[in-house]
Amino acid sequence: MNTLRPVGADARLEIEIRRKSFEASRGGSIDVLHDLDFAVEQNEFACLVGPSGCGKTTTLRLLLGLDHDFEGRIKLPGAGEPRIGMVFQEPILLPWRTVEENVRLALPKALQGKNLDHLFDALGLGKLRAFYPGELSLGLARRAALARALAIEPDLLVLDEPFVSLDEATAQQLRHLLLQIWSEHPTTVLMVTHNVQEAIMLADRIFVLSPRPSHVVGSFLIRVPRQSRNPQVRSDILRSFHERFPTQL
Ligand SMILES: Nc1ncnc2c1ncn2[C@@H]1O[C@H](COP(=O)(O)OP(=O)(O)OP(=O)(O)O)[C@@H](O)[C@H]1O
Repeated sequence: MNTLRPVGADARLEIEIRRKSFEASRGGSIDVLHDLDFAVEQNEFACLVGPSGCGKTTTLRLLLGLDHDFEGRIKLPGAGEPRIGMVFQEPILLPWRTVEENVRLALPKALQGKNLDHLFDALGLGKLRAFYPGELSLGLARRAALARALAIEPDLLVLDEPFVSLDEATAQQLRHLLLQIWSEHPTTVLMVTHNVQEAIMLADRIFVLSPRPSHVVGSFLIRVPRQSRNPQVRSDILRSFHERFPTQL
């Protein structure tokens, strides 16, 4: 039995997964998540890190309602029908629609006709609104996917490795763009990443997961304001992260 229910507008995201398993191809079942509990405060930027295959994407799929087969409870932020923006590793844009059409198709009724100039400009997509996804590099397609996720003014932004397999300069540029837009319009963010340095640049809090069956080993709060996280400060934070979680990743 599971429940997936939205609560009041100022609520936080609460994940309490008692058990999630998959049927193994050779019979029996594989326990992936076991007593996985954490909460993300309203407008907090949280990252989820953990060993490969521990169940990070599975956790996101459960909270997005893409998989209902689990024991536990997930409380989403936002009132009524919460708006959830999501960006996956694959940008998943409709190839026969322009960038702007892809973004507009995602808009809820209340935001139809919204002026998107500022968002497109902020993401460097101003001149590419009429382009088709096939005409974009991976970096630009990721920008379009971010635009689509942010345009809906989400109560919750869910990101699954959105900067993976980009060259470092492009990834860094996108991280800065995301932070800039998020600081103008803060929302609750849960992002999966393999990259602890990326998490240290972006997050208020990092949740560290154990190997399968996965639970939260600990949460790492970063109190230093983002604008003060220069390379030296980030490397100090990274050192204390590794001191606290020496074997997890
Ligand atoms: N539909 C499925 N059927 C069976 N097993 C699955 C299914 N989806 C995921 N798994 C298994 O569940 C485990 C967790 O997968 P998941 O993709 O959530 O891990 P992850 O932490 O996101 O991995 P990575 O860091 O490598 O992206 C893996 O062992 C995976 O093989």
